[in-house]
Amino acid sequence: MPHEQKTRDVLWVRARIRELDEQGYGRFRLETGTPGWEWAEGVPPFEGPLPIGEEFLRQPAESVGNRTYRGKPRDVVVPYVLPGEEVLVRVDLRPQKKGLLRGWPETILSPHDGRVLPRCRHFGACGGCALQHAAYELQLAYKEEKVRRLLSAQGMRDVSISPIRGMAHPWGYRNKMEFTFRSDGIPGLHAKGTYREILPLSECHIAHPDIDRVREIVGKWARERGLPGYDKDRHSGLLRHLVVRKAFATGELLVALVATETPDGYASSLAELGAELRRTFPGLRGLLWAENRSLSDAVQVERLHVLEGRPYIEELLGGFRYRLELETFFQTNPLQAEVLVSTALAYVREVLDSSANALVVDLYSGVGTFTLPLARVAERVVGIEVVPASVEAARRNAAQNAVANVEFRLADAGEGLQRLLREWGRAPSLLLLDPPRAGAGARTVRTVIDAAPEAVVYVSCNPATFAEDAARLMDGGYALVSVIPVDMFPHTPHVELVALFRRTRLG
Ligand SMILES: C[S@@+](CC[C@H](N)C(=O)[O-])C[C@H]1O[C@@H](n2cnc3c(N)ncnc32)[C@H](O)[C@@H]1O
Repeated sequence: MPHEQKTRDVLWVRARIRELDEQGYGRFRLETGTPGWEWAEGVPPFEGPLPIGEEFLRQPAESVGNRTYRGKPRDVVVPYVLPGEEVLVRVDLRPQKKGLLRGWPETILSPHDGRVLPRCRHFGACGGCALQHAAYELQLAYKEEKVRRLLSAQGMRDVSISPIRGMAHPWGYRNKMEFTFRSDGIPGLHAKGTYREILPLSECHIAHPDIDRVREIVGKWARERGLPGYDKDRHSGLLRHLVVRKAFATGELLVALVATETPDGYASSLAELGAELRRTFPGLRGLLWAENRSLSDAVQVERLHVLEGRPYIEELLGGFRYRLELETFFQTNPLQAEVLVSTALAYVREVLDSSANALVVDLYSGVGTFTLPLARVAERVVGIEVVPASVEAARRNAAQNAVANVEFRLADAGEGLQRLLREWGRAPSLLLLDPPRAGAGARTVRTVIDAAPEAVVYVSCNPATFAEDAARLMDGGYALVSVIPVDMFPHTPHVELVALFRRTRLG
């Protein structure tokens, strides 16, 4: 957003926030004829780092000149506000996507009772959290309401939605972080709304404290030795990413530097880093160096060097042991992953208790987070997953945990399921699916309906696409019995859920 925004593009209005949308932004309707104010000159930058804390609550509005909004009625999207709050909003009158306007909260005139001071000093500037200004109970209520609203929008108004399962201590919950080095060697996170700017961090409260401490130690080490961070415009510099994984149950820690060269020229510096990390973290199991010369911004490994220890850590989840390498997918909030798995398993038990010889399918099985626990309650389980590395990890996890009655197939969910049904010649007793954010989609849901399992347990990380798939399942003869939202990502607008469907007729 340019600093020299024209005065006529900006209007200050008093607004009452109607609701929080799916991204956690406040919304209000700017009606034609709304009175407002404009700036005399020099409109300040539209989105700087947010002045947080009391300053944010009290900052006086310095505006002059009355002006009325003459445009057509539009929804204005405003970050860091809460429903019901009266807010002095600076509105950018240039329409954005979907005809929405963007607003910035200058002063909160009547704070919500649930407004709290954000814990993190980077809140507002960092792209990681969006809801730290709301008390945790309020965040949970918002997420529960979001699930209710999205289901209602698909015509499901009478669904039984249980209270959301939140965290007792909603901080330090992430077991993996990928920091990006700035060209001055400081590891940080992407600034809000941009992939170009990296915010130098001095704290992160959603990462496990050990991970945050590693960030500090590695940042200091890189700066003291003058090791340059990667500059993506020039495609020069050494250090690209710092990836840290922490196993909560075993305490093990894996640290990886992603860089543009081999580690050969940095042996003594790296030995010092290794020694310091070992001194600080008894759980350190591996220090890795990953070469990545590609132009892509993502963490990629062209060649992996194990500088110290081994290239993986082990974690326990649902009573099973998992091996996590640098790139292995794993649930990022391990405490709530336990809740997610046990919630799904409780549904599965409700259905399978009465059936002998249960055949179960786990669609989108990943590394087997649900497949292995399912094997405890079913005769036979087949996981279907499209990413080869995840299938490989899942097979190894099954072997390591001596789970013999599971099989993992590398296939697209819908195609793999069709093939399985042709082989089995009978309907599975139950099908569990945990698709990515895009949902399963019409074709795969049709295959699920044709497979005619007695029940479907749907684990979703996106209630909007879940609601669409749920409507399809209901059209196909399934009843949505109940939904349990689970908070996997406190302080963000994301919400997951587990739902149980039962077949009432053949679709
Ligand atoms: C939300 S994750 C579920 C992971 C799994 N439940 C676990 O915890 O390990 C979705 C998974 O679906 C996989 N996936 C994405 N598209 C797929 C497709 N078309 N067919 C099969 N698997 C797919 C992804 O690779 C990912 O592992």
